[in-house]
Amino acid sequence: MSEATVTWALIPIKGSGEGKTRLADALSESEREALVDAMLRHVAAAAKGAGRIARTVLAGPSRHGLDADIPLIGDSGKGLNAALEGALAQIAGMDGRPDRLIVIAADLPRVTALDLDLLAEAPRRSVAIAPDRHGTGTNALSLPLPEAAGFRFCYGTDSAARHREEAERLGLTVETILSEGLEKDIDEPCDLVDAREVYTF
Ligand SMILES: Nc1nc2c(ncn2[C@@H]2O[C@H](COP(=O)(O)OP(=O)(O)OP(=O)(O)O)[C@@H](O)[C@H]2O)c(=O)[nH]1
Ligand SMILES: O=C(O)[C@H](O)COP(=O)(O)O
Repeated sequence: MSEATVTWALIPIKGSGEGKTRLADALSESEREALVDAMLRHVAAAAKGAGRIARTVLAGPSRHGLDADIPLIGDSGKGLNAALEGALAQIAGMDGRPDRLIVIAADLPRVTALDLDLLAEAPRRSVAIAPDRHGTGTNALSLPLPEAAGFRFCYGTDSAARHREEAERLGLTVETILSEGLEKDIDEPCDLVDAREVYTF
């Protein structure tokens, strides 16, 4: 029988009032902030509800009113990839570090605990990638530790393909996880229809 894997979730989030700028033409500033906070609460609740996730950690400049039982790792202010690299280094270096870390975008209003458990169940030497609805962006990444401690995050254009290459560079196999909850991030005004799960317009 294999040993049980300890999995943590890591949710990156921009500072209050800084997120979802591409929705500025569709929502007022206060509506945008309310949506960002509602989506973050939803994703954090899904992570807490996932049977295979032992702990949830936030990476960013502020906790957006989330419970104090979710630790906050600060952000260097140098963008998403730098923020995640810093958080990964900190987590991978901890005593009692997890065996797997799932990085989840905070803008997934339809994600479920079961979706996150699927990411947690990736085989030992495997990186699991959940692409966005276009198949090009990355909405979640499941990294084995310590094997992926040196993972270089490649958020930006074509990040799903670039994250696959990064996993291969580290000699790890790649699994693609497809589910409605993981695919539907909220980037553009046309995506807002999928946000009704957590926010009423
Ligand atoms: N800590 C941290 N999180 C970030 C940073 N940039 C993006 N994120 C988070 O990463 C996730 C994916 O980012 P995007 O989907 O591009 O969201 P966004 O940056 O709020 O959206 P736009 O402003 O419209 O580009 C969201 O949870 C963001 O809050 C950053 O510099 N630091
Ligand atoms: O690489 C990505 O997936 C983006 O940087 C973050 O995703 P977005 O398409 O949700 O902004």
